[in-house]
Amino acid sequence: MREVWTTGRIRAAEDVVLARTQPGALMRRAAFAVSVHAARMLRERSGRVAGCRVALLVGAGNNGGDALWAGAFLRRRGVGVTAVLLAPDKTHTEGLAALRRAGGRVVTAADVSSERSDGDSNALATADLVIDGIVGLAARGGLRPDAAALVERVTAPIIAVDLPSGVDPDTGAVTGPAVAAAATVTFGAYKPLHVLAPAASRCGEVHLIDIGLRPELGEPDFRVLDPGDVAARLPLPKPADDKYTQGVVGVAAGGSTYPGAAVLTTSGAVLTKSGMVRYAGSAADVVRARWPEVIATGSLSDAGRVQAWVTGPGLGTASGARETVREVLAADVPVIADADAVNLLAAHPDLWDAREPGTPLVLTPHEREFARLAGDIGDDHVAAVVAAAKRCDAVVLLKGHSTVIADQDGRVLVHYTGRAWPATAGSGDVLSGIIGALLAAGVEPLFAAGCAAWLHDSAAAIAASGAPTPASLIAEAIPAAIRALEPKT
Ligand SMILES: NC(=O)C1=CN([C@@H]2O[C@H](COP(=O)(O)OP(=O)(O)OC[C@H]3O[C@@H](n4cnc5c(N)ncnc54)[C@H](O)[C@@H]3O)[C@@H](O)[C@H]2O)[C@@H](O)CC1
Ligand SMILES: Nc1ncnc2c1ncn2[C@@H]1O[C@H](COP(=O)(O)OP(=O)(O)O)[C@@H](O)[C@H]1O
Ligand SMILES: [K+]
Repeated sequence: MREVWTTGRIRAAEDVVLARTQPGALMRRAAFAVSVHAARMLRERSGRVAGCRVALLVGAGNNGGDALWAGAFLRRRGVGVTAVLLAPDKTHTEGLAALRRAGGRVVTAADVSSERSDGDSNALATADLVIDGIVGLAARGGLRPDAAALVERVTAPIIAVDLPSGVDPDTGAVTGPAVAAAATVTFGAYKPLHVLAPAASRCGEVHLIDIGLRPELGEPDFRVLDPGDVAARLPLPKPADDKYTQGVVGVAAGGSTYPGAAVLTTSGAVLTKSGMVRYAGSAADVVRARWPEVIATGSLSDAGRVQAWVTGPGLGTASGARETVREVLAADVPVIADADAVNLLAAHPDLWDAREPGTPLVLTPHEREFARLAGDIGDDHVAAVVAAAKRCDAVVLLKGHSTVIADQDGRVLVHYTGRAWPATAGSGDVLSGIIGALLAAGVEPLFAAGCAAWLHDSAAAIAASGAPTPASLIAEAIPAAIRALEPKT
């Protein structure tokens, strides 16, 4: 499990470690790691390290200090290094001295921005690699105009120190010009921006360097599941199981207007686990035709017992749909409410009264549905989802390029992979079926949602394998996604 801390918590841990280490030791440790990754990138891209040219973009703080020290280390390996100072009067003193001692060149941003074509002003144009030390943990808002103008002139790949400058470290928001890095070297802990869209897609590959903060960090602010976490929670049939004991999934979705939603949601449930899936609704014939193994009935009252209900996709918002959501919420089993079920809950507050207190509920809005349910999402998605989960006394999964999931206790999971194949009509229906299958099997709701987001994205990547894929094929790739995890049977 990858753990993530917000910058305030990281700064507090840094203060403790700084107090017991030699002045500058932490920075040199961080900077050395940057130089190692920079050297590796140079070798990969140009087949050599000595003789390459690196430009450093140096801001006013310690992030610039890291870049300067990294430049000094690279000089020792025969790299030609030029530092471009954005704030010459406030540049990190020891870092600058170290670079000068090592034979690095130093110019100002004004030199580079002028149209001269001497060595100094060409530092960016001739660089094989650029190190972004403009701003780190202290970043607020997009890049300031002078920094943005500098970054605009860069054509070489960029390695970001701690984070790509210009993004918000705690929310991942990108509200103005920002660096897009080929790789990021970060220190002590992953920060929210490394996994939250849109900033995460500007990081490239993120390398975490241990600078001794972990013992001081305490509980993380949120977590990212890895394949092992998902594999450990997947419900696989055991020798003593039969079709009922694994948890029966009920699907109350789709209808005569959207029969496809019924099929896609059911597909997600059928393909995620063994056991049984029931369907209740007016698309019963269509569902039966696609999945003969599903026990399909026309109405909820005939559906039989289930251990979790999935409702919402393609349900519509007419009075019949409202009654379906009401009945499902009253059924005293875990419920996953997606799409129109979210819209109905937002529009008809009385529906919440139908819910059996304490019965797990997972809500899976996209941003527009979230706005109806809980108001404008704002820049801080994690805070908004945590607040909504508390208010709704539910697990809330916000869909998007980063999936943000919170439960009523404030625990948060984030899923980010940098792929966008799931952004296709009906893929959310498949996701809700996967969540339903995991809920019915007894997986804890927060992790049912988290593992489902992971499986869904992995299935989409397998189905797509480099070309767009429709939602039905995402569902069909769920077994391959499970097999790739090699869960223990
Ligand atoms: N505290 C420590 O011991 C360590 C800190 N480290 C480095 O220190 C960094 C934090 O350093 P600082 O707190 O000095 O601050 P930063 O270096 O992050 O910020 C420096 C300055 O950038 C300017 N700035 C803010 N937003 C900007 C924007 N949008 N565009 C352009 N400029 C902007 C501000 O004037 C700010 O004071 C970390 O990110 C990390 O790189 C590492 O050396 C590891 C050790
Ligand atoms: N840009 C994106 N990158 C990655 N995944 C995305 C992106 N946009 C949407 N998704 C995912 O695709 C799915 C879309 O669900 P949803 O919006 O409910 O669509 P539909 O209602 O058509 O099924 C969700 O799992 C969501 O997280
Ligand atoms: K940076």
